[in-house]
Amino acid sequence: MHTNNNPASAQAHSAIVTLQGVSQTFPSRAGAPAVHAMGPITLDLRQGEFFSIVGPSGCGKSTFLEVLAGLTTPTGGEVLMDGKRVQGGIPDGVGVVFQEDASFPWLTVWKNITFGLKRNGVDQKIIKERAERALALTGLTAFRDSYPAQLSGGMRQRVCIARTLVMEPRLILLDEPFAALDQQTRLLMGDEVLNLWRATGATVVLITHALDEAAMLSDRVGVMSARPGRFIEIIETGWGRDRDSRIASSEEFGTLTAHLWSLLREESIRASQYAKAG
Ligand SMILES: Nc1ncnc2c1ncn2[C@@H]1O[C@H](COP(=O)(O)OP(=O)(O)OP(=O)(O)O)[C@@H](O)[C@H]1O
Repeated sequence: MHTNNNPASAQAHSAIVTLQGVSQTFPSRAGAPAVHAMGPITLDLRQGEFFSIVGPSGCGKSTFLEVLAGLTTPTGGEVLMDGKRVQGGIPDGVGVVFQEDASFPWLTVWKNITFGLKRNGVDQKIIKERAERALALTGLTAFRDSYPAQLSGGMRQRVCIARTLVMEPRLILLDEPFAALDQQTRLLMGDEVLNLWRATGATVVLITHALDEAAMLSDRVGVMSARPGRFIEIIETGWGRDRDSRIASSEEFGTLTAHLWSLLREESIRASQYAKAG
């Protein structure tokens, strides 16, 4: 475990995304004061890394992801992907999976997965190849003709992941995708996400409330402060690429999760004091 309080010092690695002084303030509404939700944040996301974000409730994690995805234009600073400014919508090469099950209930698994490619006019042969691969990677091959209502919550989340994978993103943004799942399913899904990460070579950014999930999955864990969210520490886990959920029984894992909790505990207390103060 290695901590780094200066995120900008990660320059030896090539960056897929660079955030320069990015912050977000939501304007006041109906007499309420403006909300400084996040930042300023300066950070390089490295090509091919698995980066998780933990932080107290309401600290600006989802806002961070929305800004990264180009869904919200930051009120300060800028986000660059491959050196180009991200704004006005999800850039090519970026896939987003949200917490809610966003599968289309009226479409089969196959049609859910191929929907985006068809809409983009991708060649039938390529659609078939990519969808078959995404089905295999997410373990859904036998369920291609099922409707979401016939699947468990974990499988429906896999449909959403498969739907993102067929677009062949280089950057995958996951906003608490396993929050609604039970603990065992979450651990298994964690292993699956690691497999996907290895198989695709994509850069993954994951928001999670579960410290064990962040500790197990990540190359780096960014710990956010109470609102306005900034990274108070970025921790290199030092796990190899071949890691899986069995790492959770190691001593280093215990040390890492304890460290994460010691950082988060104080921030969570501060966040709950803000909440009480309104
Ligand atoms: N569109 C908006 N307008 C006004 N305030 C907003 C808006 N979106 C978010 N906020 C506020 O910004 C702050 C950060 O919200 P955000 O959802 O990013 O936090 P979070 O860390 O993802 O929260 P949680 O852990 O509870 O999911 C919160 O105080 C929230 O109420």
